[in-house]
Amino acid sequence: MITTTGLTKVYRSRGREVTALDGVDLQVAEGEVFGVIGQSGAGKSSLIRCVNLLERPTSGTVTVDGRDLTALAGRGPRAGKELRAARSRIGMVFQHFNLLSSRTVQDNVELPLEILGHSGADRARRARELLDLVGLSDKAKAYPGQLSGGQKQRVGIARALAGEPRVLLSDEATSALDPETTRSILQLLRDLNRRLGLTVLLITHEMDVVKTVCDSAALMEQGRIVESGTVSGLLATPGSRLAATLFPLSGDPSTADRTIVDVTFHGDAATQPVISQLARTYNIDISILGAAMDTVGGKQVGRMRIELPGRFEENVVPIGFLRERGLQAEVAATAEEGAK
Ligand SMILES: Nc1ncnc2c1ncn2[C@@H]1O[C@H](COP(=O)(O)OP(=O)(O)OP(=O)(O)O)[C@@H](O)[C@H]1O
Repeated sequence: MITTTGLTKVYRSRGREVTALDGVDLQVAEGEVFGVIGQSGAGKSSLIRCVNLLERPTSGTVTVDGRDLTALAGRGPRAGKELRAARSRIGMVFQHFNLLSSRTVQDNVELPLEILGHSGADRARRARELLDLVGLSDKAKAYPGQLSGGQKQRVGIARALAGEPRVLLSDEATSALDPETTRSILQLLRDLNRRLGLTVLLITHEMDVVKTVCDSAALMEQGRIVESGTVSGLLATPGSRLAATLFPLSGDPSTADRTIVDVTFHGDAATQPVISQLARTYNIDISILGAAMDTVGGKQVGRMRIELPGRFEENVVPIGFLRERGLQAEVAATAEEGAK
Protein backbone atom coordinates (compact mmCIF):
# COMPACT_ATOMS: atom_id res chain seq x y z
CA MET A 1 0.00 0.00 0.00
CA ILE A 2 2.94 2.31 0.74
CA THR A 3 6.33 1.89 -0.89
CA THR A 4 9.28 4.21 -0.73
CA THR A 5 12.46 3.55 -2.66
CA GLY A 6 15.73 5.30 -2.02
CA LEU A 7 13.89 8.09 -0.23
CA THR A 8 16.30 10.88 0.63
CA LYS A 9 15.67 14.22 2.28
CA VAL A 10 18.41 16.79 2.68
CA TYR A 11 17.50 20.05 4.43
CA ARG A 12 19.57 23.05 3.48
CA SER A 13 19.52 26.03 5.76
CA ARG A 14 22.06 28.83 6.13
CA GLY A 15 24.66 27.00 4.10
CA ARG A 16 24.38 23.83 6.24
CA GLU A 17 23.08 20.51 5.00
CA VAL A 18 21.27 17.99 7.19
CA THR A 19 20.52 14.56 5.74
CA ALA A 20 17.28 13.58 7.50
CA LEU A 21 16.50 10.60 5.25
CA ASP A 22 19.31 8.61 3.71
CA GLY A 23 17.92 6.15 1.18
CA VAL A 24 14.84 4.76 2.93
CA ASP A 25 13.20 1.69 1.39
CA LEU A 26 9.91 1.04 3.15
CA GLN A 27 7.12 -1.38 2.33
CA VAL A 28 3.83 -1.25 4.15
CA ALA A 29 1.34 -3.97 3.20
CA GLU A 30 -2.36 -3.27 2.72
CA GLY A 31 -4.39 -3.48 5.92
CA GLU A 32 -1.51 -3.58 8.38
CA VAL A 33 -0.52 -1.28 11.20
CA PHE A 34 3.13 -0.43 10.64
CA GLY A 35 5.18 1.38 13.28
CA VAL A 36 8.40 3.27 12.67
CA ILE A 37 10.33 3.72 15.87
CA GLY A 38 13.45 5.72 16.52
CA GLN A 39 14.99 8.31 18.76
CA SER A 40 14.56 12.05 18.38
CA GLY A 41 16.30 13.23 15.23
CA ALA A 42 16.28 9.78 13.57
CA GLY A 43 14.18 11.16 10.70
CA LYS A 44 10.73 9.76 11.56
CA SER A 45 8.80 13.01 11.02
CA SER A 46 10.65 13.67 7.79
CA LEU A 47 9.69 10.19 6.60
CA ILE A 48 5.99 10.58 7.33
CA ARG A 49 5.91 14.08 5.85
CA CYS A 50 7.63 12.83 2.70
CA VAL A 51 5.17 9.94 2.39
CA ASN A 52 2.29 12.35 1.77
CA LEU A 53 4.51 14.90 0.07
CA LEU A 54 3.94 17.56 2.72
CA GLU A 55 7.70 17.65 2.37
CA ARG A 56 9.28 17.24 -1.07
CA PRO A 57 11.87 14.42 -1.00
CA THR A 58 15.28 15.36 -2.34
CA SER A 59 15.33 12.07 -4.28
CA GLY A 60 13.64 8.69 -4.35
CA THR A 61 10.02 7.74 -4.91
CA VAL A 62 6.86 7.39 -2.85
CA THR A 63 4.01 5.19 -4.07
CA VAL A 64 0.73 5.08 -2.15
CA ASP A 65 -2.10 2.79 -3.27
CA GLY A 66 -0.43 2.32 -6.65
CA ARG A 67 0.10 6.04 -7.37
CA ASP A 68 3.57 7.47 -7.64
CA LEU A 69 3.12 10.67 -5.63
CA THR A 70 6.61 11.92 -6.40
CA ALA A 71 5.77 11.89 -10.12
CA LEU A 72 2.49 13.74 -9.49
CA ALA A 73 4.28 16.42 -7.53
CA GLY A 74 6.72 17.02 -10.34
CA ARG A 75 4.49 17.66 -13.34
CA GLY A 76 3.58 21.34 -13.53
CA PRO A 77 0.36 23.15 -12.55
CA ARG A 78 -2.04 20.21 -13.12
CA ALA A 79 0.15 18.10 -10.88
CA GLY A 80 -0.87 20.16 -7.86
CA LYS A 81 -4.51 19.26 -8.40
CA GLU A 82 -3.80 15.56 -8.94
CA LEU A 83 -1.53 15.46 -5.92
CA ARG A 84 -4.23 17.10 -3.77
CA ALA A 85 -6.74 14.50 -4.94
CA ALA A 86 -4.32 11.64 -4.17
CA ARG A 87 -3.50 13.21 -0.81
CA SER A 88 -7.15 13.41 0.17
CA ARG A 89 -7.05 9.60 0.23
CA ILE A 90 -4.30 9.76 2.87
CA GLY A 91 -5.44 10.81 6.34
CA MET A 92 -3.03 12.39 8.76
CA VAL A 93 -3.18 12.54 12.56
CA PHE A 94 -0.89 14.92 14.44
CA GLN A 95 0.72 14.90 17.87
CA HIS A 96 -0.79 18.27 18.84
CA PHE A 97 -4.13 17.58 17.13
CA ASN A 98 -4.01 20.75 14.94
CA LEU A 99 -7.68 21.60 15.51
CA LEU A 100 -9.08 25.06 14.78
CA SER A 101 -10.08 26.50 18.14
CA SER A 102 -12.72 28.88 16.73
CA ARG A 103 -14.65 26.05 15.04
CA THR A 104 -16.88 23.51 16.72
CA VAL A 105 -15.92 19.84 16.76
CA GLN A 106 -18.34 19.17 13.90
CA ASP A 107 -16.97 22.08 11.84
CA ASN A 108 -13.41 20.82 12.38
CA VAL A 109 -14.39 17.42 11.00
CA GLU A 110 -16.23 19.06 8.08
CA LEU A 111 -13.20 21.15 7.10
CA PRO A 112 -11.57 18.69 4.67
CA LEU A 113 -14.98 18.05 3.09
CA GLU A 114 -15.46 21.79 2.59
CA ILE A 115 -12.11 21.91 0.83
CA LEU A 116 -13.12 18.95 -1.33
CA GLY A 117 -16.29 20.86 -2.31
CA HIS A 118 -18.98 18.69 -0.65
CA SER A 119 -22.41 20.27 -0.10
CA GLY A 120 -23.42 21.47 3.38
CA ALA A 121 -25.94 18.67 4.01
CA ASP A 122 -23.51 16.00 2.82
CA ARG A 123 -20.74 17.40 5.02
CA ALA A 124 -22.94 17.49 8.10
CA ARG A 125 -24.16 13.93 7.60
CA ARG A 126 -20.64 12.61 7.04
CA ALA A 127 -19.22 14.50 10.02
CA ARG A 128 -21.92 13.08 12.29
CA GLU A 129 -21.15 9.54 11.07
CA LEU A 130 -17.45 10.07 11.75
CA LEU A 131 -18.02 11.51 15.21
CA ASP A 132 -20.16 8.50 15.96
CA LEU A 133 -17.36 6.22 14.74
CA VAL A 134 -14.84 7.78 17.14
CA GLY A 135 -17.34 7.85 20.05
CA LEU A 136 -17.91 11.61 20.19
CA SER A 137 -21.47 12.09 18.89
CA ASP A 138 -22.38 14.11 21.98
CA LYS A 139 -19.56 16.63 21.45
CA ALA A 140 -20.47 17.84 17.95
CA LYS A 141 -21.33 21.36 19.14
CA ALA A 142 -18.44 21.68 21.62
CA TYR A 143 -15.28 23.68 20.92
CA PRO A 144 -11.80 22.09 21.08
CA GLY A 145 -11.00 24.09 24.21
CA GLN A 146 -13.77 22.22 26.05
CA LEU A 147 -12.31 18.77 25.29
CA SER A 148 -9.73 16.55 26.96
CA GLY A 149 -6.56 15.60 25.08
CA GLY A 150 -7.95 12.18 24.19
CA GLN A 151 -11.20 13.70 22.90
CA LYS A 152 -9.24 16.22 20.81
CA GLN A 153 -7.28 13.38 19.27
CA ARG A 154 -10.55 11.56 18.48
CA VAL A 155 -11.67 14.69 16.61
CA GLY A 156 -8.30 14.71 14.83
CA ILE A 157 -8.86 11.09 13.80
CA ALA A 158 -12.45 11.77 12.64
CA ARG A 159 -11.17 14.68 10.53
CA ALA A 160 -8.40 12.48 9.09
CA LEU A 161 -11.06 9.97 7.99
CA ALA A 162 -13.29 12.56 6.29
CA GLY A 163 -11.84 12.02 2.80
CA GLU A 164 -12.43 8.25 3.14
CA PRO A 165 -8.72 7.52 3.08
CA ARG A 166 -7.27 4.08 2.53
CA VAL A 167 -4.16 5.08 4.44
CA LEU A 168 -3.79 6.82 7.78
CA LEU A 169 -0.51 8.41 8.79
CA SER A 170 -0.01 9.09 12.46
CA ASP A 171 2.74 11.43 13.66
CA GLU A 172 3.26 10.64 17.37
CA ALA A 173 -0.53 10.71 17.86
CA THR A 174 -0.33 9.60 21.47
CA SER A 175 2.86 11.34 22.67
CA ALA A 176 0.95 14.17 24.34
CA LEU A 177 -1.48 11.83 26.13
CA ASP A 178 -1.42 10.02 29.47
CA PRO A 179 -0.98 6.20 29.45
CA GLU A 180 -4.66 5.33 29.80
CA THR A 181 -5.78 7.74 27.10
CA THR A 182 -2.92 6.47 24.93
CA ARG A 183 -4.31 2.95 25.24
CA SER A 184 -7.82 4.05 24.25
CA ILE A 185 -6.56 5.97 21.20
CA LEU A 186 -4.38 3.03 20.11
CA GLN A 187 -7.41 0.76 20.53
CA LEU A 188 -9.42 3.12 18.34
CA LEU A 189 -6.73 3.07 15.64
CA ARG A 190 -6.70 -0.73 15.82
CA ASP A 191 -10.52 -0.87 15.51
CA LEU A 192 -10.53 1.47 12.53
CA ASN A 193 -7.77 -0.57 10.93
CA ARG A 194 -9.91 -3.71 11.26
CA ARG A 195 -13.35 -2.27 10.54
CA LEU A 196 -12.39 -0.06 7.60
CA GLY A 197 -9.47 -2.12 6.29
CA LEU A 198 -7.38 1.00 6.82
CA THR A 199 -3.61 0.77 6.42
CA VAL A 200 -1.91 2.68 9.24
CA LEU A 201 1.65 3.99 9.21
CA LEU A 202 2.58 5.47 12.55
CA ILE A 203 5.74 6.93 13.92
CA THR A 204 6.57 6.85 17.58
CA HIS A 205 9.44 6.87 20.00
CA GLU A 206 7.53 4.59 22.41
CA MET A 207 8.11 0.84 22.28
CA ASP A 208 4.78 0.25 24.02
CA VAL A 209 2.94 1.71 21.04
CA VAL A 210 4.60 -0.81 18.75
CA LYS A 211 3.83 -3.62 21.18
CA THR A 212 0.19 -2.65 21.53
CA VAL A 213 -0.92 -2.13 17.95
CA CYS A 214 1.67 -2.86 15.29
CA ASP A 215 1.73 -5.85 12.95
CA SER A 216 5.06 -4.72 11.55
CA ALA A 217 7.76 -2.34 12.65
CA ALA A 218 10.93 -0.65 11.48
CA LEU A 219 13.76 0.79 13.53
CA MET A 220 15.15 4.07 12.26
CA GLU A 221 18.56 5.54 13.03
CA GLN A 222 20.27 8.52 11.44
CA GLY A 223 17.93 8.64 8.47
CA ARG A 224 18.13 4.94 7.71
CA ILE A 225 15.97 1.93 8.40
CA VAL A 226 18.25 -0.49 10.19
CA GLU A 227 15.71 -3.27 10.84
CA SER A 228 12.21 -3.97 9.64
CA GLY A 229 9.69 -6.79 9.40
CA THR A 230 6.60 -8.24 11.02
CA VAL A 231 6.80 -8.07 14.79
CA SER A 232 6.60 -11.87 15.09
CA GLY A 233 9.24 -12.26 12.35
CA LEU A 234 11.54 -9.83 14.17
CA LEU A 235 11.06 -11.75 17.40
CA ALA A 236 12.20 -14.86 15.56
CA THR A 237 15.30 -13.14 14.16
CA PRO A 238 18.42 -13.91 16.19
CA GLY A 239 20.09 -10.72 17.34
CA SER A 240 17.16 -8.47 16.41
CA ARG A 241 17.54 -5.20 18.30
CA LEU A 242 13.86 -4.42 17.99
CA ALA A 243 12.96 -7.77 19.52
CA ALA A 244 15.43 -7.26 22.35
CA THR A 245 14.06 -3.78 23.03
CA LEU A 246 10.46 -4.99 22.91
CA PHE A 247 11.28 -7.77 25.37
CA PRO A 248 14.34 -6.80 27.37
CA LEU A 249 15.90 -9.58 29.43
CA SER A 250 18.55 -9.35 32.06
CA GLY A 251 20.78 -11.99 33.67
CA ASP A 252 24.45 -12.86 33.81
CA PRO A 253 26.21 -14.49 30.84
CA SER A 254 26.91 -18.22 30.50
CA THR A 255 29.93 -19.61 32.33
CA ALA A 256 31.88 -22.90 32.35
CA ASP A 257 29.24 -24.64 34.46
CA ARG A 258 26.04 -23.14 33.13
CA THR A 259 24.50 -22.18 29.83
CA ILE A 260 22.18 -19.23 29.52
CA VAL A 261 19.61 -19.48 26.74
CA ASP A 262 17.19 -16.79 25.54
CA VAL A 263 14.00 -18.42 24.31
CA THR A 264 11.52 -16.56 22.15
CA PHE A 265 7.91 -17.76 22.09
CA HIS A 266 5.44 -16.83 19.40
CA GLY A 267 2.57 -18.37 17.51
CA ASP A 268 1.31 -21.77 18.70
CA ALA A 269 4.54 -22.47 20.58
CA ALA A 270 3.67 -19.68 23.05
CA THR A 271 0.85 -21.71 24.53
CA GLN A 272 2.71 -25.05 24.89
CA PRO A 273 4.31 -26.14 28.20
CA VAL A 274 7.70 -26.53 26.50
CA ILE A 275 9.92 -25.65 29.44
CA SER A 276 8.39 -28.29 31.70
CA GLN A 277 8.63 -30.84 28.85
CA LEU A 278 12.31 -29.97 28.47
CA ALA A 279 12.96 -30.44 32.20
CA ARG A 280 11.15 -33.79 32.21
CA THR A 281 12.61 -35.17 28.97
CA TYR A 282 16.23 -34.51 29.95
CA ASN A 283 15.78 -34.62 33.71
CA ILE A 284 17.49 -31.27 34.16
CA ASP A 285 16.88 -28.42 36.55
CA ILE A 286 16.01 -25.24 34.73
CA SER A 287 16.12 -21.83 36.36
CA ILE A 288 14.12 -19.00 34.87
CA LEU A 289 16.23 -15.84 35.18
CA GLY A 290 13.85 -13.42 33.51
CA ALA A 291 10.76 -13.43 31.34
CA ALA A 292 8.59 -10.98 29.44
CA MET A 293 5.33 -12.17 27.95
CA ASP A 294 2.88 -9.89 26.23
CA THR A 295 0.27 -9.67 23.56
CA VAL A 296 1.59 -8.15 20.36
CA GLY A 297 -0.93 -7.40 17.63
CA GLY A 298 -3.41 -9.67 19.40
CA LYS A 299 -1.02 -12.66 19.58
CA GLN A 300 0.82 -13.91 22.58
CA VAL A 301 4.58 -13.58 22.32
CA GLY A 302 7.42 -13.38 24.75
CA ARG A 303 11.00 -14.03 25.66
CA MET A 304 12.47 -15.92 28.55
CA ARG A 305 16.05 -16.24 29.77
CA ILE A 306 16.73 -19.67 31.26
CA GLU A 307 19.75 -21.31 32.84
CA LEU A 308 20.71 -24.91 32.03
CA PRO A 309 23.34 -26.71 34.12
CA GLY A 310 26.60 -27.51 32.31
CA ARG A 311 28.54 -25.84 29.50
CA PHE A 312 27.17 -25.18 26.02
CA GLU A 313 28.53 -28.44 24.54
CA GLU A 314 26.55 -30.46 27.08
CA ASN A 315 23.33 -28.62 26.22
CA VAL A 316 23.30 -28.96 22.46
CA VAL A 317 20.53 -31.56 22.59
CA PRO A 318 18.17 -29.67 24.95
CA ILE A 319 18.64 -26.52 22.85
CA GLY A 320 17.84 -28.59 19.74
CA PHE A 321 14.69 -29.82 21.53
CA LEU A 322 13.51 -26.22 22.00
CA ARG A 323 14.20 -25.34 18.37
CA GLU A 324 12.38 -28.45 17.16
CA ARG A 325 9.29 -27.23 18.98
CA GLY A 326 9.32 -24.04 16.99
CA LEU A 327 10.96 -21.83 19.58
CA GLN A 328 13.83 -19.49 18.93
CA ALA A 329 16.63 -20.46 21.31
CA GLU A 330 19.81 -18.40 21.39
CA VAL A 331 22.73 -18.93 23.71
CA ALA A 332 23.42 -15.68 25.54
CA ALA A 333 27.02 -14.49 25.39
CA THR A 334 29.44 -16.57 27.46
CA ALA A 335 31.70 -14.75 29.87
CA GLU A 336 34.90 -15.47 27.92
CA GLU A 337 33.93 -16.45 24.40
CA GLY A 338 31.21 -13.99 23.34
CA ALA A 339 27.97 -15.10 21.65
CA LYS A 340 27.76 -18.60 20.25
N1 LIG B 1 12.84 21.91 8.28
C1 LIG B 1 14.04 21.49 8.66
N2 LIG B 1 15.16 22.19 8.37
C2 LIG B 1 16.40 21.75 8.73
N3 LIG B 1 16.62 20.59 9.38
C3 LIG B 1 15.55 19.83 9.70
C4 LIG B 1 14.21 20.23 9.36
N4 LIG B 1 13.35 19.27 9.80
C5 LIG B 1 14.11 18.31 10.39
N5 LIG B 1 15.42 18.64 10.33
C6 LIG B 1 16.55 17.83 10.82
O1 LIG B 1 16.46 16.54 10.24
C7 LIG B 1 16.81 15.51 11.19
C8 LIG B 1 15.63 14.54 11.34
O2 LIG B 1 14.53 15.24 11.93
P1 LIG B 1 13.08 14.59 12.12
O3 LIG B 1 12.21 15.64 12.75
O4 LIG B 1 12.64 13.98 10.84
O5 LIG B 1 13.41 13.45 13.17
P2 LIG B 1 12.44 12.70 14.19
O6 LIG B 1 12.96 11.30 14.29
O7 LIG B 1 11.04 12.88 13.80
O8 LIG B 1 12.72 13.46 15.54
P3 LIG B 1 11.66 14.10 16.57
O9 LIG B 1 10.97 12.93 17.21
O10 LIG B 1 12.53 14.86 17.53
O11 LIG B 1 10.76 14.98 15.75
C9 LIG B 1 17.16 16.25 12.47
O12 LIG B 1 18.57 16.39 12.51
C10 LIG B 1 16.49 17.60 12.32
O13 LIG B 1 17.20 18.59 13.02
